[in-house]
Amino acid sequence: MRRWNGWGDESTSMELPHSAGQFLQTLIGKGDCLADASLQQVMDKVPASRLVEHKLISLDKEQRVRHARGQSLPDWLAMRSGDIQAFPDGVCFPKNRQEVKDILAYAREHDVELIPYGGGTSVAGHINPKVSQRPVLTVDMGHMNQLLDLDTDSNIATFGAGTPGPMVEAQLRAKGYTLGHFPQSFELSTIGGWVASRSSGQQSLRYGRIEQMFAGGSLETFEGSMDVPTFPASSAGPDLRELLLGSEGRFGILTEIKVRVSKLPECEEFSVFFFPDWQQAAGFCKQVVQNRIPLSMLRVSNGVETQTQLKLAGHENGIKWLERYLALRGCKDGKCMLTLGITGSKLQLASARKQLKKQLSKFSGVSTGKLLGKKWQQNRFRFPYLRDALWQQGYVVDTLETATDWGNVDALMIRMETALSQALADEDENIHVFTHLSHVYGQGCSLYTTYLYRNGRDYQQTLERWQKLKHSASDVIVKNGGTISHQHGVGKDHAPYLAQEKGELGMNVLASLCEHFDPRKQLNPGTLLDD
Ligand SMILES: Cc1cc2nc3c(=O)[nH]c(=O)nc-3n(C[C@H](O)[C@H](O)[C@H](O)COP(=O)(O)OP(=O)(O)OC[C@H]3O[C@@H](n4cnc5c(N)ncnc54)[C@H](O)[C@@H]3O)c2cc1C
Repeated sequence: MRRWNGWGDESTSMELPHSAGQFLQTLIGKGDCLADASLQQVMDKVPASRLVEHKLISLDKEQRVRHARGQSLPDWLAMRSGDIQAFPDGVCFPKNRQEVKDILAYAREHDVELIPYGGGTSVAGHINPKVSQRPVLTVDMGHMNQLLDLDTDSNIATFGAGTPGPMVEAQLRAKGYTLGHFPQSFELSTIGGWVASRSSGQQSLRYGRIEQMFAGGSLETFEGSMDVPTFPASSAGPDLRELLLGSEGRFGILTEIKVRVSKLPECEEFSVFFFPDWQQAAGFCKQVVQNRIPLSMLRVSNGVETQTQLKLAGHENGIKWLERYLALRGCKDGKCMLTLGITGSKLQLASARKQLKKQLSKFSGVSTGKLLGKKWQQNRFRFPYLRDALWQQGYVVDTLETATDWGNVDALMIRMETALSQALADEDENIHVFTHLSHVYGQGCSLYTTYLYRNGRDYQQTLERWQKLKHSASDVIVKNGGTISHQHGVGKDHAPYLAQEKGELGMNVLASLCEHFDPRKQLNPGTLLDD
């Protein structure tokens, strides 16, 4: 069963190794865990629904609690404290396109706000109802979860928009295909959510971001249905796929998604390398991607993230031996860890390895064999479970991400980390901050920064700390050549920063698109645009 107030399935959890707990205590002090509200306590706070009854709508209180918040840090604090400001008045689970149309007609007739909901894994407040005069209905797409068609001539698969990651891959793999989209939220996020929030998966280097995979699909709107056909390419004016990508539920409800899929690769391997410092590791990445060496994933942790990852690995003795070996090979304090994936035929793997070897020696990279890569592969979707383990020790963890050109990567990373490190200086609180670079492009890459801090004395203070941290880093991002989001989308949390990136005319274009599809502002108000 899915956790109602945290990440993932109740049967899965992760422990914080003793050494990692001690490490954090030294850096930011001892944490104190805050008490959690129970599901029953929160259900008792759910007000009576304002919705007119409809056969597709559930008014069940537990469903309304479970759909009230996503997975951002403020969402986490709201669920843990039980202080959830607004609940949807009901939840519906349409099973087909006609039922989605019925819901839109109902919403228009009764002046209801709709929140399209995929897996609810948003980390930017996308699916949270706002306090509103009008009733709010969450439209959970989870029952539209089937592979509807697989065109093996053109390698196009059609899915119901609510299909979650594991069902996308299982249904394709049964036929010898893969989509290759693996965000860390893979376990719960859906194909419609990926399109609506412009997601990027761990192996984007081979398979592309969702925008490269998304070939077309269907959107139901208040103004009618929009079917975007699939073409291998087209010069017929602006591409309407771009309207759906990143639409964040503001224009309508995606019902069917057509994606470009690939035959399952013959082989795939992940390996871990170390470099003496950040300059060498990031330089290696840039070189490899600009030389188009066919890899499926590249991820480089900076010195602090590398040190933290090694602590989090547990196995103190094994890590000690590894560090001794690395020191002998020139990777001492400040060393950086790189995780790399190669996917393809045996021949492609052999060729990639050969090209890599040359670059590795140029940048003083040290191989550690296959074991660490295998471990990464086994745990690739488990790391989010650590948030709970940290919470139990009184620590809060959150992440921020952006993308920028290669010439700006180092400067932006330093500015973001500095802003975060100093954000709670007035409270004398230390922040543990680290970054990795991933999703590499010829032009630049994404920067993914994690920060840990101690709970405040209560939930309110913990939230206020987050607000200071989030604002200071977001401000630095938009003023220093970064995008407000490379992969998490805008939602409500990033909406105040969007104008800086899009400009006045750009914001007006977005507002008029919303107005066109949704003149009465009934679709996910407050998300994407701060209206
Ligand atoms: C632990 C964790 C790890 C993550 N890792 C990644 C990562 O590696 N890469 C990445 O890109 N993101 C990541 N995310 C963010 C999040 O998973 C993505 O934004 C994901 O694409 C959201 O999908 P979802 O189905 O959960 O959508 P939801 O969160 O339910 O919704 C997101 C937005 O899409 C809209 N939407 C959803 N379905 C539809 C539909 N059918 N029609 C119209 N609008 C719709 C919603 O209205 C909302 O605005 C992570 C999140 C968590 C919690």
